[in-house]
Amino acid sequence: MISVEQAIDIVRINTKPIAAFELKKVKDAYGDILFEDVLSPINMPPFRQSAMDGYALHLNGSDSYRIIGEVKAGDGHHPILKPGEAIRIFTGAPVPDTANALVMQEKTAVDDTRLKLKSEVVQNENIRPLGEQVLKGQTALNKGTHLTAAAIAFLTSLGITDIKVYKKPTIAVVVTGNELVEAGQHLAYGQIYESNATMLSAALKCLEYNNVSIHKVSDDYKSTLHLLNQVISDYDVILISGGISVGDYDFVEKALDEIGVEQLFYKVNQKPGKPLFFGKKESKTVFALPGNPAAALSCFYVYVYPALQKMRGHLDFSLTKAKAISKSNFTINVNRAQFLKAIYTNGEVEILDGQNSSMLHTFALANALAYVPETSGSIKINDMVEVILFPIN
Ligand SMILES: Nc1nc2c(c(=O)[nH]1)N[C@H]1C(S)=C(S)[C@@H](COP(=O)(O)OP(=O)(O)OC[C@H]3O[C@@H](n4cnc5c(N)ncnc54)[C@H](O)[C@@H]3O)O[C@H]1N2
Ligand code: MOO
Repeated sequence: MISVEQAIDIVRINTKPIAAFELKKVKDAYGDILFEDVLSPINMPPFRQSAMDGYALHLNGSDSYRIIGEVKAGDGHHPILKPGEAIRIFTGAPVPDTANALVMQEKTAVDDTRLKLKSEVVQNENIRPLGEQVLKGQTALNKGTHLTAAAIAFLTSLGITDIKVYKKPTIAVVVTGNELVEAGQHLAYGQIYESNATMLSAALKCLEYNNVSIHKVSDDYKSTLHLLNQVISDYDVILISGGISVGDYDFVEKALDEIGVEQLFYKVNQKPGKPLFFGKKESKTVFALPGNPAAALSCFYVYVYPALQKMRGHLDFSLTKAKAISKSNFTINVNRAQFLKAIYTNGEVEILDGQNSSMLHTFALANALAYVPETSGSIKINDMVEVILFPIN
């Protein structure tokens, strides 16, 4: 059985950004990823710009200047200042080329057209140089940039309206199990409410996948084979839940093999999530997650999330980790790496009671997984522990 570290490496090596783009309006591209470098069509700022309300000066070494005019934001005129002359100017206004300093009004005294400096003025201070942020033709944002509110605003400030962004991979979720009943329906003895499809769709919604296709299949080989064949031909990424262990009614591995999905790993030395499967068929990526809900979500965070982020073109697809001091004792008596549902606050971590791989309750209270490698033993209060912060909430 491979280790967690090997499994993470195998996922990373076998996923790559999707080679397809779509054209988007910048204003509609929040959360998307740039498919190519974007060059600036203008200098930003497009002119030397005042950063203060005050006076622009043509320095002459003295503290006294003659005020010859005014420029406010939006003005298009361009007064010429001789040494010893000043103009009234306002924040955002274009600074004439002949002005080489700008003083804020609080540091001046004015008597009619005469300006007196109350303190020393440094050359070019309070003047934003032409193209200070980016010059025309330079790269404004690199391929792989995540389009946050700031990135969208920056592109818009350059006058850019249309961009190429990575297409998102299409995703199908398949849940398996005879026992599964939809919430809201009557629960007969032996049945449970289906929650993994809802959980994975919610997690995917956080990653802006709003059109995930959900499928359900009973524990029957032929139906499993048929459905998996269909979704593998129709979608880029297939997330399967359940039916991946070794029971007589676990058909997922056999069906994937029959369909020709190359098994890149099956079973990881971890708790929860031991029977995790990862495979590929040409460009299609398949994760078979354990049916136990907390195991499925743990595997989603640790393996599926980074893979999806990488496929979507994100440059940084790693998980956010921190070191924390344990506030709990926790006995580990199996030789498997552990992902423990935990609450991380300000450098400390509380490992929750109830780590069973079916326990969504504990997961719902947690905000992190404490990671204990397979070589470490039990955890004692004040031990330093690595935590993985939930990438989405
Ligand atoms: N003999 C062995 N038995 C098991 C092993 C093993 O190594 N040898 N591994 C155990 C581990 S660890 C796990 S994890 C589970 C994984 O089993 P499956 O992935 O085949 O999942 P199922 O058996 O289908 O379901 C497990 C559990 O989860 C519930 N479930 C399934 N799907 C859903 C859903 N969509 N929503 C809510 N709950 C779901 C299901 O009812 C079961 O209770 O195997 C162990 N067995
Ligand atoms: O690998 Mo399982 O998730 O421990 O029950």
